[in-house]
Amino acid sequence: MVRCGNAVMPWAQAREEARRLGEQSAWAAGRVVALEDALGAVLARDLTALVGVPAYDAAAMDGYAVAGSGPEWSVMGRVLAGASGAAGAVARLRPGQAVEIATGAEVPEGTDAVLPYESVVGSASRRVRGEIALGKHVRRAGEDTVAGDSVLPVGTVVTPAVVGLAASLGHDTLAVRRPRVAAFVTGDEITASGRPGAGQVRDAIGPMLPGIAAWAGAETAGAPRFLRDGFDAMVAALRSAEHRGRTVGASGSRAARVGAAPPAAPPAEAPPEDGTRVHRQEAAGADVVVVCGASSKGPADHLRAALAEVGAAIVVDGVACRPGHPQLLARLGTDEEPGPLVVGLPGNPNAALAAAATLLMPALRAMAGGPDPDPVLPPAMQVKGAIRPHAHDTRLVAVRISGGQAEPVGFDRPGSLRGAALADAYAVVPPGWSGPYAALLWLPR
Ligand SMILES: Nc1nc2c(c(=O)[nH]1)N[C@H]1C(S)=C(S)[C@@H](COP(=O)(O)OP(=O)(O)OC[C@H]3O[C@@H](n4cnc5c(N)ncnc54)[C@H](O)[C@@H]3O)O[C@H]1N2
Ligand code: MOO
Repeated sequence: MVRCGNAVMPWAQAREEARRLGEQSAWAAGRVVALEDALGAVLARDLTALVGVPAYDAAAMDGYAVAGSGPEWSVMGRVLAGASGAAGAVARLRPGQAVEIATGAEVPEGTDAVLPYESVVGSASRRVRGEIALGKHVRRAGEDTVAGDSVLPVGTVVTPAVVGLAASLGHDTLAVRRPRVAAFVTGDEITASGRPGAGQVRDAIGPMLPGIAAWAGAETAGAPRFLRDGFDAMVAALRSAEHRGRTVGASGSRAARVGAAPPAAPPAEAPPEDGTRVHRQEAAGADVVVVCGASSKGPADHLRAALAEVGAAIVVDGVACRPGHPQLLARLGTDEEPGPLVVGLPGNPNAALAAAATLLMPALRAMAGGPDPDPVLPPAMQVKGAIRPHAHDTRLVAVRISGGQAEPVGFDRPGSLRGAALADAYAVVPPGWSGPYAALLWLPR
């Protein structure tokens, strides 16, 4: 990528651009997911009660459901929670009557209070005595929540309590913001598995993407698609990803889109309705398309030309950072019908990770609607040892945090993930930096 230092975008500005574009594109990142998959995401729409809480008039204590003010009642039977309910045993109490009842069980019609066992002052065969306050220890249907109530607003972070609440309100799924990432891995030399043969290189970027996506509140849809080098293959791949607004049926782990303003374009193929996990990545319907490699200016690097061919808007074209400077950010589609974002990651794996931290993660996190998990903090961490800054570019240096200091781990050339695998964070070293304090960018865990 032949660019002079000041033609590319400064690193911090590139991160901001990515966040801004992610926020703009967030409308379509809503999906319906199984309750257990929603944790940590934010609600894409208000949570409403499908049932009231309590759903029926229920005993709040173990004891006797009683009708009338007493102080003595005839015991007509026994009702346990989950049994056939009050209707099965004694549908209706008349004044002076009672049923023995378990906490949570539906009380018979006519119940005025529950007399807890501890408040029973005397009992003979099929009779109980005690003092009650009318209405006491009966949870009335809907007294907490009425069916149809809106209980949590859009944007709420899904915590364990939110998951539990949703379950108690009758939901099996939740609409959350969960951007989906599809990936194209380019390069004739790239192999997907096993030991690479002569002249081959094992894909090291595709396997990082699910973890990177999850760290940013997103998901990948199965394995990446491998592309042969070539302009036509790249154009065809981008075209297959152009349409974003597909809605699929909610079933199992399959997420259904719940965007507010989906573009009109129909999907090219019908989604499977069998509820199985999608193993092959489907670029159509993705919110972000990651292209690995082909970002530079070599004879096989067709990404920019292909983006121009499909009419994409390139927002960031090169970033003043090392490693990772040929990275780019673009948007497919048009202003009227916006398509997915495209993030071009350099082929060198550590450059790809640095670029993901620069453009991909901020964009995904903004789409996901949560706080930036990785805000660029003020330069607060002291760097142990010497780091040489770059003259024009921000350096991202793999560091381990120990003893309150950031210690470079080495092995962090563009082609090597060994340093990043040993590290906790990248130290952000701006051009001309003289130390000793640096900001940190946490690596996905
Ligand atoms: N004339 C110039 N050449 C290069 C420049 C430049 O500014 N001018 N920049 C260099 C930098 S920096 C990087 S980074 C790379 C980026 O290259 P590409 O994104 O075009 O990627 P490739 O050329 O396809 O591959 C580069 C390198 O990475 C290996 N690779 C590719 N994909 C993967 C993968 N999925 N997993 C593991 N390794 C991968 C590939 O085999 C190459 O060794 O450009 C420089 N050149
Ligand atoms: O993006 Mo390249 O170093 O910066 O390998």
